[in-house]
Amino acid sequence: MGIIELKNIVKTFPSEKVGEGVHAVRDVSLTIEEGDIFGIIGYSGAGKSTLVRCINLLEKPTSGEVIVEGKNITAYSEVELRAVRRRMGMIFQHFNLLNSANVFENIAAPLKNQGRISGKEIRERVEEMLRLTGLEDKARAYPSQLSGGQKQRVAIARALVGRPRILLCDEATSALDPNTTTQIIELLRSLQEKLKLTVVMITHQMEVVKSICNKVAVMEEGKVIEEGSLVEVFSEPKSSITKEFREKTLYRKEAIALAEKNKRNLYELTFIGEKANDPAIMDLVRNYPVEVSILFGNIEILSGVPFGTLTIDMKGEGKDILDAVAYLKSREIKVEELGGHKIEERKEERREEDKIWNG
Ligand SMILES: Nc1ncnc2c1ncn2[C@@H]1O[C@H](COP(=O)(O)OP(=O)(O)OP(=O)(O)O)[C@@H](O)[C@H]1O
Repeated sequence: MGIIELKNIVKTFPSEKVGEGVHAVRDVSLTIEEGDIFGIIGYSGAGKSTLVRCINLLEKPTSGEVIVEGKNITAYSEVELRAVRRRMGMIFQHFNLLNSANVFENIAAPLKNQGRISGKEIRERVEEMLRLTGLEDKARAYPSQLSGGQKQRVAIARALVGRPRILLCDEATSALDPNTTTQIIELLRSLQEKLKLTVVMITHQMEVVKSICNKVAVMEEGKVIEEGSLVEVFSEPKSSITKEFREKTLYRKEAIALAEKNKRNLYELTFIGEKANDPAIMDLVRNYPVEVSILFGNIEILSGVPFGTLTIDMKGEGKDILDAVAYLKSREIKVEELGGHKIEERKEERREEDKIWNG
């Protein structure tokens, strides 16, 4: 059982313009396991924020169940929910800090609101959070004196000072520049490890998902349309947002255009895990009468798993190229044609060649 289970969540907002209302979330079921850094990605308006706000019941689902740490919290009263929310910190795109309070006071606020915690303990816990988020020298500063990255650090410290088990992040890096985004991601990753957190991250930034998440769900029009480990989703992208990630390299686009123009045989090979270190191309040219030029290669580590792509140009007889592709597939390498001379045409050629060879 996951630490968070969403079962058939539907959220419809009443609307004067749209008679039946706005269907923000349509029948979403997800299981988030303890220790996951779970990314929920999608374009603006896909329903991500609404879905994450259903996890801590800031938004009440129209129907469906929210189960957190084994308890069905869907019908909890506000008082009961307050206790649950203490176990779930949340951070936002625009930080939501109290401008009239300094950093120390901002971080201390949730503990003060709880009551029953001594001044000494509050001080110790806030100091611990200041240290963990690298803000020791900013305790007396006010939000207006901080950069965006520092403000988000304060928000993270405030979200975690109550020692929750779950951290919900709603576009936490969307208002930050790329360098600061990297630093905040690094901080979240180290805090997740040190504090044994489960993190749910909503974002429209693929780079964020790629650099920190171990699992990902893709949302479109209120539905989850793809879900799985990072490697599963990126090795066989289905939705436009995950395909975009694969198309992003400018070089690849140019290579496709060139292949189409010149009817060349370009193939993109994807190597996952140990296969990334396989000498498959060497074996290919040794065993098949094809010429291979490597046009582009890239290797990344996605949640600890090597994920390599190689764009190659293959020259040779139609039959030999088909055999070479079959060979690569037999080595558990994913092979995708990038425009140009299509497999179907090659099959036709092969039939013609077979006729010639076999009479
Ligand atoms: N309180 C609300 N009242 C009415 N409609 C809402 C409300 N909140 C969200 N919506 C609508 O629900 C849909 C999903 O919005 P949501 O904010 O969840 O999407 P999102 O994927 O998080 O996008 P964004 O990143 O732009 O916030 C949108 O059509 C939005 O206009």
